[in-house]
Amino acid sequence: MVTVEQAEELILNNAGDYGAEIILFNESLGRVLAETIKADRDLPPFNRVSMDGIAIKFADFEQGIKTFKIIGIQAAGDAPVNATQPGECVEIMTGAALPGAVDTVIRYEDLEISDGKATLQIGDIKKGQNIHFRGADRREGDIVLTPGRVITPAVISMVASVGETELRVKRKPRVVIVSSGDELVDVAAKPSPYQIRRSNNYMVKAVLAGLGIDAAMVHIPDEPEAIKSTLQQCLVNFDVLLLSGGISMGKFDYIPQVLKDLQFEQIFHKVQQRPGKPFWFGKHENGVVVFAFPGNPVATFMCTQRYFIPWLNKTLGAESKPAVYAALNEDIAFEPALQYFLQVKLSFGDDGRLFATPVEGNGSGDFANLADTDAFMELPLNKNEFKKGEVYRVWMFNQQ
Ligand SMILES: Nc1nc2c(c(=O)[nH]1)N[C@H]1C(S)=C(S)[C@@H](COP(=O)(O)OP(=O)(O)OC[C@H]3O[C@@H](n4cnc5c(N)ncnc54)[C@H](O)[C@@H]3O)O[C@H]1N2
Ligand code: MOO
Repeated sequence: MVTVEQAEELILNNAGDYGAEIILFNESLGRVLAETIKADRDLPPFNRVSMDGIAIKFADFEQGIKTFKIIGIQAAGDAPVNATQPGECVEIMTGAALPGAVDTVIRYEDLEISDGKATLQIGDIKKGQNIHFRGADRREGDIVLTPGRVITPAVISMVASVGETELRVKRKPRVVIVSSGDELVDVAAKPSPYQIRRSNNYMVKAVLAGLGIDAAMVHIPDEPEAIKSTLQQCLVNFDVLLLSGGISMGKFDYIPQVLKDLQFEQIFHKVQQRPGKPFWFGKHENGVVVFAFPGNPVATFMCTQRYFIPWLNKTLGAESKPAVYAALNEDIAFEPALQYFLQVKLSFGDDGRLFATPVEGNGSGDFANLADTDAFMELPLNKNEFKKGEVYRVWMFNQQ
């Protein structure tokens, strides 16, 4: 049996690399950038007017001129309308390129305009005000995005503004979610009194959908030959197998043996944790990675969050996000020598601190409790008593 830290390290050491592909920039949300993007021109590319009003020469103002003759009007996108003579101004709109002769912009709110003249209503004017200067944000040739950036709406806007219509992004692994167990029926079916509906696989599929992965799903009966032939097929068609169930001590828990028969290398079986102790992880010589999660719904879910998502982030080379910590809101005792992943509800205190209130359900079969919680709090292995106010790492979910 390995510890949580050892399991994490072994999993991350087996991160994959599925190469890169070129896609349309506006279909890249959530993907991981696999190239460097540079500014193709200065940002902004010209001295950009940032308020609607008039543009003047500051020297005129310094010489006491308060009323300016409007010699033209310039919209955003227009070629500059120059006001070269003393006392002249140009009416100018936000987004316009400031003409060369003028250097200061006064807002309409600070003017009175009549008979083709604009008169200042304020006395406090600074040279260069209301102008977003060329190159103030980035210079032509500057690196604006580096590989590993997760593509967010703001990144898409950056990419659009530098004229990149296509992006090179990391290719995602092909994932199949495999559920097993003869007690499990389809969602639409009517279960017998001793059966239940399949739900873990839909839960994992939803987690993956949130990560931009459209996983396939298969269900296998508790029958070694059927398990073997299905997994053999999966081995050909997928990069990652996410299994749920059939890996513990039960008479019908055939999966570890079948994986062995199919020449998968067992990297570990069993982690010193609750939930999720029977977790099996391994790899085939052809590179296919298997996460065989314990079937209890909370165990499958916790292992997906705690192990699969970090594996995926490392595989895609995604920049790491800061870990989140919260303060326990109640005392908790946990006796077994296992690392406990406590289900908690998160809230913010008046001072902005994050608090975690335990919502202990009926163990790892209680998926109803999961819907009412926000995170797993990872309590350290070397303690049994956890006091209100102590701060521990949380793994958040249910954030949408
Ligand atoms: N003698 C022992 N028994 C068990 C141990 C142990 O150490 N010694 N570990 C327990 C723990 S902890 C867990 S977790 C489970 C894991 O067992 P399996 O991975 O073999 O899972 P199953 O037995 O197939 O299923 C467990 C439970 O979850 C339900 N399940 C499974 N798949 C789904 C699904 N897709 N959707 C909804 N529910 C699912 C299944 O019906 C069972 O109720 O073993 C303990 N036993
Ligand atoms: O892993 Mo089991 O989830 O402790 O029930």
